[in-house]
Amino acid sequence: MRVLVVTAVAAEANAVVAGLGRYSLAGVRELTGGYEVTTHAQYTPRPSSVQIPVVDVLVGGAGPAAAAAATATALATSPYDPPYHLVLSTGIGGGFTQHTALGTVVLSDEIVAADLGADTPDGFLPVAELGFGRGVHHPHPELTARMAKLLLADPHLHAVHAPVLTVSTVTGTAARATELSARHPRAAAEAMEGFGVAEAAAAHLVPCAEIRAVSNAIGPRDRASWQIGRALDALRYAFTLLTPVFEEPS
Ligand SMILES: O=C(O)c1cccc(C(=O)CC[C@H]2O[C@@H](n3cnc4c(=O)[nH]cnc43)[C@H](O)[C@@H]2O)c1
Repeated sequence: MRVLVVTAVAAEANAVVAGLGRYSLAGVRELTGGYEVTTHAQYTPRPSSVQIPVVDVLVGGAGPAAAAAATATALATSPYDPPYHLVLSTGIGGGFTQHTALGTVVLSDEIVAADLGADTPDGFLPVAELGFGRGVHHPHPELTARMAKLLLADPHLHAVHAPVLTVSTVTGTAARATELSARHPRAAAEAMEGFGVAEAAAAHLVPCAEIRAVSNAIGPRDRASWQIGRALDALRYAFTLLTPVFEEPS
């Protein structure tokens, strides 16, 4: 399988690469805009008819627009057809604490553009209800079922399979956290890139999913309580568990 993993920052990409274990750096592809894709491949001897699993990692920047632009560029310039078999948006994220303790890994069952729409006197109207676009991506059911099986069954990881929200503004007040929880009662995490990555993947007909390791609770900002190291370690560990999926024939 060829997989593209998109993170916002280098620390997240480093955690992913550390989790890939016996995959080694096999090349760097420069994109426009200063982005680069690093290719990691697993060269266990295998018959020539069997594809080498490849995981490309892209630091795409923060926010849905940067993530969409970087992902679309990587997809459009891939030397392969199809460009990838799977795109994963990943990194740290804010947790809806009723579902998610710090260090929890959330695998998306929906990727939701939670602030894409219109504010009205009667509340928020999602973009789909306005009639000009989509606000939810549903990750590929079979691929996510395989990933969920590996992540949720592991005794050393706390993982959940739930919606992940994409926001352009980090939720920093109790009122906003309450509003988002009411609109998305099953949501387990929010981050700032997933929907942008999913839009780019959909434009290229490539399945997409999102994986977030919870570093902080959403709501009033308390930077001292963020556990970024713990979240990055959970992310690294999650990628050690996912390698069998990458090694399946595409
Ligand atoms: O300061 C560091 O060491 C550090 C290490 C890894 C990542 C970061 C980031 O700032 C990542 C930014 C990225 O994280 C997502 N994020 C994290 N918490 C939230 C949240 O509560 N609400 C929304 N997004 C969150 C987001 O995707 C950012 O792009 C720093």
